[in-house]
Amino acid sequence: MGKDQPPHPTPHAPQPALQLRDLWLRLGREVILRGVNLDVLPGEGITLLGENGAGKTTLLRLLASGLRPTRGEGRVMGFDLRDSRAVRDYIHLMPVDAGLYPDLSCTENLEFALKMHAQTGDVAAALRRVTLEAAASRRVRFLSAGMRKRLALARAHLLARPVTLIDEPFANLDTAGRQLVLELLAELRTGGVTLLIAAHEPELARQVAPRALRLAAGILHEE
Ligand SMILES: Nc1ncnc2c1ncn2[C@@H]1O[C@H](COP(=O)(O)OP(=O)(O)OP(=O)(O)O)[C@@H](O)[C@H]1O
Repeated sequence: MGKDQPPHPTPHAPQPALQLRDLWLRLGREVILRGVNLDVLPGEGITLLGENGAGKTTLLRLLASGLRPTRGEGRVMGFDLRDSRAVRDYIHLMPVDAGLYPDLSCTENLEFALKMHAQTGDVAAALRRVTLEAAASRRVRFLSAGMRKRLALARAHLLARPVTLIDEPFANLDTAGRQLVLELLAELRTGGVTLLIAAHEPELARQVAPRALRLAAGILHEE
């Protein structure tokens, strides 16, 4: 291991799943995060609340190593946030727009996600679980917004990365779809996944991610 690399976590030294220390983030002229501190234990479920524009999506992107902090420190499963390669081995971010490949079919999207993480899984069963079996070979660009959300959830559930970040899981879903989200996310937690959900529906999100945090004016508070 090179001397500039962060130490590998070992079974004898358990790491917090997520840790932020005095983390600041500026995007353009705007300061979005102002000294955020966070400690999340492995397997914990966190609901992230905040008004439109509060910075929830930005914080999720930063944790997924898609944005670099302006100042401060952050670790995911013991790895420095700036070490995006290592962080991405542990994390999955389901973005608000589902983040799917529009010209691939539902099946191909799930197969591709498994391949990217060198994982195997039952794609047909995953599609059945979110009632998309009839659309398995349909290209994502021809799916409704709710169907895309279901497909993205199937992907997050299939991958079950140790840290799973989900941006607005309940948006665009009907009542049955929202119930399905709760079931799939609860199963992830039961399997030991650390879950962070950004949502505008605290009463729903807290059923599977009971610890609530609120982002306001760039600062993260316990609810
Ligand atoms: N690439 C960017 N460059 C500059 N500013 C950005 C960029 N991305 C987001 N922002 C700004 O960051 C702030 C936080 O946006 P963000 O999307 O994180 O909020 P949010 O809490 O997820 O909101 P919502 O509930 O509406 O989804 C907003 O003021 C937004 O304009």
